[in-house]
Amino acid sequence: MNTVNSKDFLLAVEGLTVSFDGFKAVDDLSFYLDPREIRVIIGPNGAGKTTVLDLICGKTRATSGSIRFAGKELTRLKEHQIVHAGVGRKFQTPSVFEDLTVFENLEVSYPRGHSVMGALAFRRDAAVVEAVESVAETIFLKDQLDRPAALLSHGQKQWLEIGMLLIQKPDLLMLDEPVAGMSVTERKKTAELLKVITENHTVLVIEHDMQFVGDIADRVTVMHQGKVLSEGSIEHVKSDPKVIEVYLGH
Ligand SMILES: Nc1ncnc2c1ncn2[C@@H]1O[C@H](COP(=O)(O)OP(=O)(O)OP(=O)(O)O)[C@@H](O)[C@H]1O
Repeated sequence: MNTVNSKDFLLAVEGLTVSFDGFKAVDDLSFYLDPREIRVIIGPNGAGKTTVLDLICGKTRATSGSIRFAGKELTRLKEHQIVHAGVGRKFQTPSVFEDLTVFENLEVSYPRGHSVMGALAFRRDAAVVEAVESVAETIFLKDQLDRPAALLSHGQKQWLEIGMLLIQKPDLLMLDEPVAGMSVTERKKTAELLKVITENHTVLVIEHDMQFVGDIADRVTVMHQGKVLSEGSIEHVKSDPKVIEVYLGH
């Protein structure tokens, strides 16, 4: 993995465009992430937020533009190569393995090489147990390790899925509406969790809950019709008349 100079951006998105049958869901978009910042993308429904995450993780191919991550051009890579380069993505709906315990969910996510031999040779060794326990503590599930995931609350499942990403040690974590459906207490704990995560990772979040955005964001990028409408601190974007007109005023 490339080392990032502290002056460099971890992620540089430039002129990114994707057309679906002539409709530009993302239109000449540029934004830059510093290492270990939490950036939140907000904007009205259909603004192109989820499509941006799809483009970064390789699920959707860009029509034009560039996505440079830690020195690599991601637009040319396949999804698994992007994961390997250090980009982790969590979708909106939790996709944990319901029949497995919390421990087992984290264990199966532990990176152990990509070869079949690597997978077969896998044993539950001390390094895995240590990694699972450390991540479980971070995601508030240390005392739930033996519970089947099916018995967790919705919020705990969301944390477990974040843990399943963390155990792979990505440099960039992308989270799509991580607090949707969570209680107020769970939202507060998720904000704490994200602050801890950014001690070692950069985080890109899509979120609608402005209270939560204010709690976590270093900077906010507001999207509208596939473009950046406004960008800056939460105070800056909240008082921007353009943002009030198309998003916050509704
Ligand atoms: N694969 C696709 N094919 C055609 N159109 C698409 C595709 N993916 C997204 N779109 C369109 O692109 C636009 C942007 O969608 P996107 O889901 O990125 O918006 P969003 O900002 O995430 O919205 P929301 O807040 O509702 O999730 C929408 O009009 C959507 O219908």
